[in-house]
Amino acid sequence: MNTHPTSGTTEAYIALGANLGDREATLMEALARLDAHSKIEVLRCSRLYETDPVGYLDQPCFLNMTAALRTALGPEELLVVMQQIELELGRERKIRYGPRTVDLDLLWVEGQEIDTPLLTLPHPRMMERAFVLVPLADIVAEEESSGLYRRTQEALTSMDGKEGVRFWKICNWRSESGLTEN
Ligand SMILES: Nc1ncnc2c1ncn2[C@@H]1O[C@H](COP(=O)(O)OP(=O)(O)OP(=O)(O)O)[C@@H](O)[C@H]1O
Ligand SMILES: Nc1nc2c(c(=O)[nH]1)N=C(CO)CN2
Repeated sequence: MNTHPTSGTTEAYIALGANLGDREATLMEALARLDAHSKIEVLRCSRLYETDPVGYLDQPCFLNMTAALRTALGPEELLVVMQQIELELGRERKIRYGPRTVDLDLLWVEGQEIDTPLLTLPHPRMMERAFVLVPLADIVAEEESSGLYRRTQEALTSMDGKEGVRFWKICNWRSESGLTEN
């Protein structure tokens, strides 16, 4: 059993996507591997959504979701862990915006604005993507103080609806690990 961090930590939000193989199993495995890390705790998960592909259209539908993490890692270290998990789960980088067994994007980290070649925070495309915003709205608390809740709601309202994003099912990976459902 993992000893989860409680102090000296920050909250972070990530987006998960998959459109090859057993999409749900891969997303659940990615969450389990993040939570198994000694410096990462998965706090909350959104529902799962099936979404039409954006950017590169000739590919299968995605499953998308988001998760809130608490971590003792810095943002760059967290991104490295996420990329390692992508590799372990069979992610190959072939086509930009193309099909993938799993994609883990770092959306937002408490108190962090970064713009380097390796990492941009907040994620530069998150506010344009209904497949990110709809699941993000499931888990960002209204009382969250950084303005992320307000910006998520405003971006969703200014979009032409939530076309191409369909509720698929409740995420239940935590029922096995003993954590509570969102
Ligand atoms: N916030 C971020 N989250 C994830 N990767 C980022 C972020 N900012 C910069 N990057 C960089 O983007 C590079 C490409 O990432 P990736 O292959 O996941 O892109 P993509 O999923 O095809 O497109 P997109 O970034 O639009 O979702 C990574 O190597 C990473 O260094
Ligand atoms: N529906 C959907 N479309 C995408 C996705 C994704 O996760 N969902 N990811 C992409 C690359 O980041 C490109 N297009």
